[in-house]
Amino acid sequence: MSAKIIDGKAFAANVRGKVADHVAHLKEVNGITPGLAVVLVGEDPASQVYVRNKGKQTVEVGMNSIEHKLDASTSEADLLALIDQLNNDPEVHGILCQLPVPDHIDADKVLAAISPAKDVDGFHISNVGLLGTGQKAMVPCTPLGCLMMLREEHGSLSGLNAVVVGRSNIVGKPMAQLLLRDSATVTIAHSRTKDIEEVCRRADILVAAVGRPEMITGDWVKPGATVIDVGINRIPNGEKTKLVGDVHFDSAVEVAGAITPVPGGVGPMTIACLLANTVTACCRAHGLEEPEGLTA
Ligand SMILES: Nc1nc(=O)c2c([nH]1)NC[C@@H]1CN(c3ccc(C(=O)N[C@@H](CCC(=O)O)C(=O)O)cc3)C=[N+]21
Repeated sequence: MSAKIIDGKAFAANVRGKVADHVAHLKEVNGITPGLAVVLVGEDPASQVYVRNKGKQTVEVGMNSIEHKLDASTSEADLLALIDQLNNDPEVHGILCQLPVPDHIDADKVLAAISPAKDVDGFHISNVGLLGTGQKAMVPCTPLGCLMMLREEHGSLSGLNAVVVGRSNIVGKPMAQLLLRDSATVTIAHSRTKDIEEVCRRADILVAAVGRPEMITGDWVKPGATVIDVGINRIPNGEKTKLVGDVHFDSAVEVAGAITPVPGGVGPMTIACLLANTVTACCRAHGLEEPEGLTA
């Protein structure tokens, strides 16, 4: 039996529709247009593609997109000054500084400089702490998108065995927090985990976020499990290249109950959740009711 393939593109379009509805409502009733500022330092080609997509989709849902493209040689002080300016701009409700930043800039310092209320990435330590203690936080976009798909697939996650492979600050750790908050039994597996295949085979929910192309094969998957593939890896394919996840799709699809593809799975949901977080931040900034179904 072949798994159900979770259509992240369609799911993301649905989320963007809800965001657009709420944006229209904010404009009509409150005269407010949410604004998202994206800061890109340097010319990394993959980053440029993401930033362009983000800007395009921001405008499509009716929000203002403010883009700042800075030279790779921009000093840390100049970047921090820009963030300060955006923090103090009432038209800007969300700020995202695209990672990675060049080596001469301390990413932790940059993340700490973004006002927690405008931190639509959810990377500021205040938001990390709020999430970890079960309080109202800005939640990182990729784990939020994964959670939305899992809730749709399972309804309740209560009591399910969830294994997150990968312990990054931007995906693995916040994903584990969200699953725990939904009462799953959560294991974080990583490069030092003993018998990692065996650990994965116990998972009703398997989230792969390691950044290693096709590492997780079908024999690591419990029959019927839901597999969420966060990986986006570009690998050689003959003369060209192709995108693959951290999961070996062709073998996993034969075992899983449901699985996200790459591309077309988690990636589109990440951007949709960024838009959702921007609306949420805007509503919180103005003391207005938050949109339903767009937050954790
Ligand atoms: N501060 C910060 N926040 C981020 O959220 C952030 C970041 N920095 N740096 C880079 C990564 C990467 N990222 C992606 C988002 C969407 C797709 C996406 O939509 N991918 C499509 C197509 C990919 C393609 O064709 O190249 C898909 O998976 O179907 C991919 C990657 C957000 N990131």
